[in-house]
Amino acid sequence: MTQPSSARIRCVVFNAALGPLDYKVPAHLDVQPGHVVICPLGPRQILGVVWEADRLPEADVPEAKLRPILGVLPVPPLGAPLRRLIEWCADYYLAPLASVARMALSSTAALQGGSTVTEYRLSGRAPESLPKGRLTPQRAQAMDLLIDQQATIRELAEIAEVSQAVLRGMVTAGLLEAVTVDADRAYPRADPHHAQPALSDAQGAVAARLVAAVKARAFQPFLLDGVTGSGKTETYSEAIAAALEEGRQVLVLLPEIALTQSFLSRFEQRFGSPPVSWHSALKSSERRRAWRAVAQGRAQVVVGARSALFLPFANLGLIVVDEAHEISFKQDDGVRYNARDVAVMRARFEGVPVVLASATPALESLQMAASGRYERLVLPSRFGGAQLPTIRIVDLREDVPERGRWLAPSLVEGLHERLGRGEQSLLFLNRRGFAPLTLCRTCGHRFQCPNCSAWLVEHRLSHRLACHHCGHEVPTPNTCPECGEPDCLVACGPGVERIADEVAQILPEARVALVTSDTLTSAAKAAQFVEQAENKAIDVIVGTQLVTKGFHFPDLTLVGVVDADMGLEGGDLRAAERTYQQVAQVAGRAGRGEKPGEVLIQTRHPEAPVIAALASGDRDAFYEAETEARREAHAPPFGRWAAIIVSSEDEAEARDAARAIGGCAPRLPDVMILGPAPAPLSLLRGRYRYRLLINARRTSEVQKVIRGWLAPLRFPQGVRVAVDIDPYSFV
Ligand SMILES: Nc1ncnc2c1ncn2[C@@H]1O[C@H](COP(=O)(O)OP(=O)(O)OP(=O)(O)O)[C@@H](O)[C@H]1O
Ligand SMILES: [Zn+2]
Repeated sequence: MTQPSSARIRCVVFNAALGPLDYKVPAHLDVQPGHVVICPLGPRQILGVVWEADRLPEADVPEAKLRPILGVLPVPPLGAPLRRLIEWCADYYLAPLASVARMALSSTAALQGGSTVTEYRLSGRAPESLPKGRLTPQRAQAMDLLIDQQATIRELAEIAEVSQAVLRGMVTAGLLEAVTVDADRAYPRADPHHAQPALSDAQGAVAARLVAAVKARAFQPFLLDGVTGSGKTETYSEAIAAALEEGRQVLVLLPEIALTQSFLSRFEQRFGSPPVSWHSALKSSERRRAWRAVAQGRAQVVVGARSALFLPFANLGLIVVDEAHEISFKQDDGVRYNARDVAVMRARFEGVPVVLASATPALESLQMAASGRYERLVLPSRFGGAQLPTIRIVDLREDVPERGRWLAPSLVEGLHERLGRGEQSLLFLNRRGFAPLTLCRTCGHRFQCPNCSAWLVEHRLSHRLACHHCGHEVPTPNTCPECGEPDCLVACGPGVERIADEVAQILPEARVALVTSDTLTSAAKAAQFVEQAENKAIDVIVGTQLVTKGFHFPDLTLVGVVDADMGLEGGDLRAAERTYQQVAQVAGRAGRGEKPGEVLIQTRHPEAPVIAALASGDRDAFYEAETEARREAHAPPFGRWAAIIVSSEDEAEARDAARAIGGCAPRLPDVMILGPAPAPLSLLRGRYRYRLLINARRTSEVQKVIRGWLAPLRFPQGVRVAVDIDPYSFV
């Protein structure tokens, strides 16, 4: 008998340079779209996902030349809604289908089948008991750094900062022991009724609407627009409870791992057990366990970073995007997508509601609500009668800080008062390190990154100068590398470390906590900070944007914004909006308990519209003015932006490629093309960068235009051309 023609399948294989490939299915295998299969490719093997053939371009290989697939991996097939999402992302963000599909198969361990994983930990045997007795320095270091750790050899090697070979040697020597872990052990069940709070009337009304949408099992986007401290979490938790009761899964996206910790404990209080978390710092066994539990429908609620959007949920019933305005939902390398927008698309393909929660929604989201495409739900006041804080502008031109200091006398007085009353204060400055620029007093030499067009930032705690773009670091020198003069380096401008120093001088008795991504480096440290702040073991918090959102400390009554003008400098499209959001969010940390809060905003431009709007609390007026400005500029959401970034290690090569692209730019009435020009960050990680900006009318098919424009062009090997649709970063 001849094989039926259905035995021919089309696969998206995991090589971004290859298009879809056709294979045949051996008679003993049953293969459906979504199955992950092993495909032969020349002498090698490659993974692929089986796709509906008619949705992909033809691969015209004659039947007789087809090679059979080698096997089907023991995981459930990727569902049709996820396949449609992958197609949509590839199409919208101009990314190879293979690159997007790969994001859905983000745990290689999960694909392997088998039910156990081998991990290693210190065996507890003392090295002296071993035949050879003494430890090499590397083994000694591993013995130190691996206390209380258990993971694969590869992960332990990273933690211990030694090679895998060293650790394998330690296994043989009996210093490390193998532990067999059940890879699919169940997660504790969440109980929708565990500790259901009594909701306020406003919360109740919003929750009822969300619960109804969950039960309706249909696509419905919501904008949950509630002031800081209004209890958005409590409210959408009712929708989560409803989904759990219906036996369906929930995905909650958070913008930062640092926020996850406090979310996990709140969730546990509400539902009796923690949700499943998903982020880049998970161990491979944890990833595997989570991925499989999601795919098999056993994971009830997943809280994660943006990559969780591509998990293969078996039975999704609800998506929540908390702090939905956050720009960290935008991914700026690899597949450049916006997780907020992709979340809405996933909900659409899955046919479920999606909740975008924020106290300071993005203008794009407000506009979607205004046009009726999103349903807007409002929580207008804080929970439990707490008042929004009063806001005062500190004009730095009149209320001048002492020489060499950054805090104005009125803010200093506020800090004194709070400390006297046993209340907490928070100082916000969105700049890590001690000082953003270091120069030599004698010769004027400025410390610059060798790989990037950026200054090195001094980190005094770690005695280093660091580039915040590429991670390049050098120990802070004692002498100027240019003129050789000793002790001549001057720190210019403030970072949070410098503000913390200043607080220590002003209030020597205060307990100061520095909160940045340099200090909250792990979930444990984040948890420790939250605990200390809650137990009032901290008087003054000095932090970057990491402390602006999510935290709830009832005794925090003063917030000082050290430099409200910083975000407005160099102003891109969203500078004013971003400043508004950051300041409003950090202001929202004040007075969340019974005691009223006060916010002092330091500025040199009290007349700037965004500062005036913050002072008067007139959010609507601010958004209206911004909306009009965007409309005039044909900026999102009224027009579209896209960027083409051309880079190479060779400057001339990058420039020539950018010019070649510019030279064949399409001329269309509804598309305007700017550039090419050197990017503001013209050197990044050793690559020279040029960019073109595309501003298009809402109605134009900008992706199609760019695709047609770039497709015929060929560039030298070293040139990279990246397209950023709806860019957030203009550097
Ligand atoms: N119905 C309720 N019953 C008891 N406590 C509540 C209720 N609603 C809110 N709260 C409490 O009020 C505080 C503020 O709520 P929550 O943190 O959810 O606000 P939010 O809207 O997410 O604020 P933000 O946007 O500032 O993060 C929390 O401590 C929360 O536990
Ligand atoms: Zn750099």
